[in-house]
Amino acid sequence: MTVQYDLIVLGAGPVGENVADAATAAGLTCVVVESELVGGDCSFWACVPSKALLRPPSARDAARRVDGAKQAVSGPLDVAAVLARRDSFVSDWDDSGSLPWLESVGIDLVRGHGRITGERRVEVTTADGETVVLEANHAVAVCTGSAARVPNIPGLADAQAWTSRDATSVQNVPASLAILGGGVVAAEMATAFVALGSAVTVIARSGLLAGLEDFAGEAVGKRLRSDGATILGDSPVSVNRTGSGKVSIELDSGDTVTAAELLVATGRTPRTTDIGLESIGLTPGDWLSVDDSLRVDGVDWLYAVGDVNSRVLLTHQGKYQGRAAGRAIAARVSAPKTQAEPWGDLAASADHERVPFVIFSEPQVASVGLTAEAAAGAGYRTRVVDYDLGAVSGAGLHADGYEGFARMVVDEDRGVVIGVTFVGADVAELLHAATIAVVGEVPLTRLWHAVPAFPTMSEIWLRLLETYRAGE
Ligand SMILES: Cc1cc2nc3c(=O)[nH]c(=O)nc-3n(C[C@H](O)[C@H](O)[C@H](O)COP(=O)(O)OP(=O)(O)OC[C@H]3O[C@@H](n4cnc5c(N)ncnc54)[C@H](O)[C@@H]3O)c2cc1C
Ligand SMILES: NC(=O)c1ccc[n+]([C@@H]2O[C@H](COP(=O)([O-])OP(=O)(O)OC[C@H]3O[C@@H](n4cnc5c(N)ncnc54)[C@H](O)[C@@H]3O)[C@@H](O)[C@H]2O)c1
Repeated sequence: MTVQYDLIVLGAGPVGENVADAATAAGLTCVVVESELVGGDCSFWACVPSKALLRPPSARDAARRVDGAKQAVSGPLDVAAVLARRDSFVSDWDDSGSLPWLESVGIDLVRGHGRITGERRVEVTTADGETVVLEANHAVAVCTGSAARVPNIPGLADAQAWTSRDATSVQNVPASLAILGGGVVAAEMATAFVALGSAVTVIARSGLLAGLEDFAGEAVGKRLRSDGATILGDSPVSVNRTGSGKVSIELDSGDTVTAAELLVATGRTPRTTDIGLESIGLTPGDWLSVDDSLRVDGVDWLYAVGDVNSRVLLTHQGKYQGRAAGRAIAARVSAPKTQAEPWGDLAASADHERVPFVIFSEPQVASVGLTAEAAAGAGYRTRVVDYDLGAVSGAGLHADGYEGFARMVVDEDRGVVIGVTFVGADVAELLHAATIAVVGEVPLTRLWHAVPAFPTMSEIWLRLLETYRAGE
């Protein structure tokens, strides 16, 4: 039997849920197909459990930075309680809590592995081996996300190395952990496992957090080292799980790192290898290339939203794409030639140069838009304004001896901010003001009148603007 819907969504991660929600709200009938847990990687193996692991040490550190409070938190972390709290945030890897919402908004769910078998057709293989055939009246949205990319290093495939899934779902904290990679997962998981008591070695051939402002990786590296982690700039040559059960990683320097576990944090690969792309002339295993309405290039009924299109590998940005895609699909039901105008409801325009993100390391890194280097590389005529975040009264009150840094990148031709990076304890909540300034293209002359309350860390804005004006 073939079941018909206006829209079929492959993958019920945060992004698939948002595509379906937006399309359903616009009057379409919609089904989501999910092979694992409704809520996706983000809810069960990525954002949520990683932040659940990072929050207890962060809360402890916040108290320890304030005299009078620090005396109250002198003991070690209760690791079992940290893991139990993480377990509660992932509902012990049970997605039944997500189902009432789907039902309440009228989205059907088919559990199983979905594959495209032709134009607007999807076949789902259920856990008991049955096949459900779905046909879309209008569109199919691929929201299958990404998986950890394991590089081709001799011995690595047989070394039972961890990916981020193993790290975020850890039940027994290893005595030692080697981490391959120096990106976001490496920075966050190094922070978490140092706090949980592992001896951590980060093997970061390009340094920590390359591609961000240099002071971000420097500050995170400084803190990790002071907490006992080792950070190496070498490349791995081979990996071997030894007879003792430990993993040894031979480096190009000739040194060898040995640890109880190895976490591979070397980027992501699209989950498109087994979704039937070959049936419609596309290549399995490729990222899906899309326009700003998230429609796949050259296939007018196919959309690819979230990680799988590689535009931005972040939940909030994927959900934003999902809202645009769901609306675009619905709009094209009655008007197939509908264009997605830049900054309109149907386009994910902010994906270009306006993306905010937070790295929940210690210290935190919060950033939006372009770095100074990227802005110059993109041809902007820029002025870079730096300020010591620790010199702001609100920061001093927030924590004794607060150390932090802020950078604002200004497009001199338009007089607007195009990039902001904050590094310091608890800077995450400073970020949205920066995002509004960057996305809203608020002129610096008007931003001057956005008065930050005293004594908050947001006074960093006043200091950045004063510094900018002093250089005029
Ligand atoms: C360790 C880690 C921490 C992270 N932390 C953050 C963070 O703090 N903030 C942030 O913004 N981003 C974070 N990210 C990134 C974030 O997890 C992703 O950007 C987000 O999960 C992408 O959502 P998605 O819906 O595209 O994919 P996913 O969340 O991966 O969901 C895809 C869904 O599709 C399903 N699926 C796949 N193939 C099929 C198929 N053939 N049939 C049926 N179902 C299928 C999968 O089972 C899955 O449920 C983190 C990533 C990692 C690895
Ligand atoms: N807080 C957050 O928002 C958050 C947290 C975690 C992950 N994420 C998302 O997940 C994505 C994936 O994170 P990630 O850290 O896996 O990727 P990444 O792209 O941030 O970093 C990959 C790292 O692996 C290194 N690398 C790649 N190949 C290698 C090899 N063969 N040998 C040695 N090193 C190698 C790179 O030099 C780099 O340091 C990020 O792009 C980010 O968008 C977001």
